[in-house]
Parts: sequence; C-alpha cells; structure tokens
Amino acid sequence: MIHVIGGGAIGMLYAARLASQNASQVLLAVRSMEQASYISEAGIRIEDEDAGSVVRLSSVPTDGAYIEKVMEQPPEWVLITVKQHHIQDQLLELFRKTAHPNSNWVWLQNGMRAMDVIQAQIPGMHWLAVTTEASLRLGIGHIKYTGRGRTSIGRSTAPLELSSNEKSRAFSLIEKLEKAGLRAALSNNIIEELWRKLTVNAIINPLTAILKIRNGSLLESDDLQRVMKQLYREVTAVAEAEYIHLPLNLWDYVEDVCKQTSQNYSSTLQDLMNGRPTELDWMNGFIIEKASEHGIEVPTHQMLYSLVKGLETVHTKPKSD
Ligand SMILES: NC(=O)C1=CN([C@@H]2O[C@H](COP(=O)(O)OP(=O)(O)OC[C@H]3O[C@@H](n4cnc5c(N)ncnc54)[C@H](OP(=O)(O)O)[C@@H]3O)[C@@H](O)[C@H]2O)C=CC1
Ligand SMILES: CC(C)(CO)C(=O)C(=O)O
Repeated sequence: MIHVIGGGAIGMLYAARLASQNASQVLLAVRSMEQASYISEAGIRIEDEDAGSVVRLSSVPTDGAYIEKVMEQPPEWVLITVKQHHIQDQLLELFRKTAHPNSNWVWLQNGMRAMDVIQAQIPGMHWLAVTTEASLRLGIGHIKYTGRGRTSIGRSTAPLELSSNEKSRAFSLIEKLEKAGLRAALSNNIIEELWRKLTVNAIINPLTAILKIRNGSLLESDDLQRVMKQLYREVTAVAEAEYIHLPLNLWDYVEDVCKQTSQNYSSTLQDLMNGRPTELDWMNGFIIEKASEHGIEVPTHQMLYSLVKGLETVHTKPKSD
C-alpha cells in the first residue's frame, strides 16, 4: 500500500499516476474533507501535453479517518508531498501516531532542512527524494502535468553504501513509479543531489520572485547574470565548507534549467502572487544558516532573502481596507 500525503500539484500527480496502475493500493491523504470527498467521487483529472484523463482513487482527510485507514492496513510507503512550511507539529504528530516499523517515508520537498530530529521521532526507514517533475494544480481534483522529469531517491545516510535490504526496498518503489510512467532512480548520494537542486532554486527563485519575471528572462541580461554568478559563488563556497562535492559544470546546469523552464514562473513567484508563504527559509535561508556556522559571508543571499521575506509579509498581510 502506498499513501501520498498532500493533495497539491505534486501529490495529485504521484497519486494519480500510481493509482492508474493499481488504484486499490493507493490512498491520497489531503487536508480538507471537501477535497477528499471530491477526489473519492470524481477522481483526479490530469491534463497532459496532448490529452486529458481521469484516474479514480480513494482519498481521506489527514485526521481520524486517515488513522483508521492506517490501522486497517499499514502502508509500505508514505510519500510526503506537502510544502516545507506544512511540515510542523500537527502533521508530525500524525506521523508519530501512524508510524509502523516497516514503513518507508519519502520526503519530496524542494529546499533543505536538517532531517535528523524529525527522522528520529518517526519509526521506519526515511528516504529523501529530488524530483524534476513539474505539475500545476488547477483545482481540487485537477492538475496539469507541465514537465516530465525524474525522481531520485536515496537514504539520508548516503554516501554510505546501501544495504541489500535498503536497495531492494528502494527498487520496489522505483519499479512502481516506473510502471506508472514516472521516471525514477536510486541515488547513492542524495544529499549532493539536494545541494544541486538547492543551488538552482537559491539562484532562480528569489531573483524571479523579486523581479516578477519568467525563469528564461534571467538569461537575457548581463547584469542579472552577474548577480546570478555572485549567488553561485557564495552557495558553492558554503557547499565546499560542508564537504559537499558539487559538479564543476553546475553553473551550466543552472543555465540549462533557466532555458528548459524558460516559460515558467518559479514556485516562489507563484507563492507570492497567490499570497502564500514561500519555501525560501529552506532555500536561501538554509544557505545563510550554514554559512554562519562556517563563518562565511553570503551577502547576496542575505539581501535577496530579506527582500523576498519582506514581500511575503506584504503579500500575505491581511488587508484592512
Ligand atoms: N509543483 C511542482 O512542479 C514541484 C514541486 N516540488 C516541491 O514539492 C513540494 C510540494 O509542492 P506542490 O505540490 O507544488 O505544493 P502544493 O501547495 O500544490 O501542495 C501542497 C499540498 O499539501 C497540502 N497539505 C498541507 N498541510 C497538510 C496536512 N496537514 N494534511 C494534508 N495535506 C496538507 C496542501 O493542502 P491545502 O491545499 O489544503 O493547503 C496542499 O494541497 C514542495 O516542496 C515543492 O517545492 C518539487 C518539484 C516540482
Ligand atoms: C526548477 C524551478 C526553478 C522551476 O521553476 C523550480 O524548482 C521552482 O520554481 O521551484
């Protein structure tokens, strides 16, 4: 049994894809009763490049109803697809209550946080994932699959060699994802992959959010490229201090992502435009925290972080008039 926690863009994509292979083995746990009832009755509609389809599956809210489902049949896999700021006491308490020693927890967020405390509190095996899949939520049971990507899964203890038990567990999920049409692979160094994605996000996301431009526009100006390169130098210095070996051509990858997602509005810009909190605390905020531990100056990250957090406050502030 696979449980997907969070009925957003990514959660609905994984749940619907997996359910298209074996609906009886997938449960989507969402925040509201309204969304759970809608999906259980009408399914999830996915708009693809050229067609649309509806996938039927079960959904419950993450409350007593979810706990009952876990009691009936504990899941082998729990894919956590909520945003970073959703991972807080209430949800962690639910995970503690429903945890089973044989469960596998897959954390699928963009950005970084120290996972040790969370993992120590929740029995089972914990996995980290990095995904380049792209999905947009159009309604409570409706998504657009905006870009085919790949999901890397690895143990947070990597780069230590995985045991044969760990490998066979990982391959059982990878096989299910691949059968469902989602490309997936086992990573022997997921922390390094997370730092690569972090580097991309910590450059593209704050700049596009402040300037209110699409990702591709970052490459149209030499001035913006200079700021991007400064952000790059700062983040790679922090990675080095953390003994993270980033590829030498990572700058090319940052440019590639700008090109490949040239028409996208970054998730941070979308969050601001919709008056939602951003994930910047776990992107540039994480880099600033690590830099400070090593006594490294990251003034450009600090400036952009403050500007985005300022915009976040202004955009999410309740209006009095
Ligand atoms: N979308 C994308 O293309 C990509 C996203 N990611 C990362 O994946 C993660 C998820 O992103 P995305 O799907 O876009 O985000 P969304 O905001 O679309 O989805 C998050 C979902 O989590 C739900 N949620 C929050 N708290 C709870 C709770 N206690 N119980 C149940 N559900 C809850 C929210 O419910 P509600 O709607 O009720 O608030 C929301 O539906 C993020 O870290 C993002 O950075 C990574 C790569 C690509
Ligand atoms: C890769 C990128 C920058 C695509 O928009 C992204 O991950 C995001 O917007 O959060």
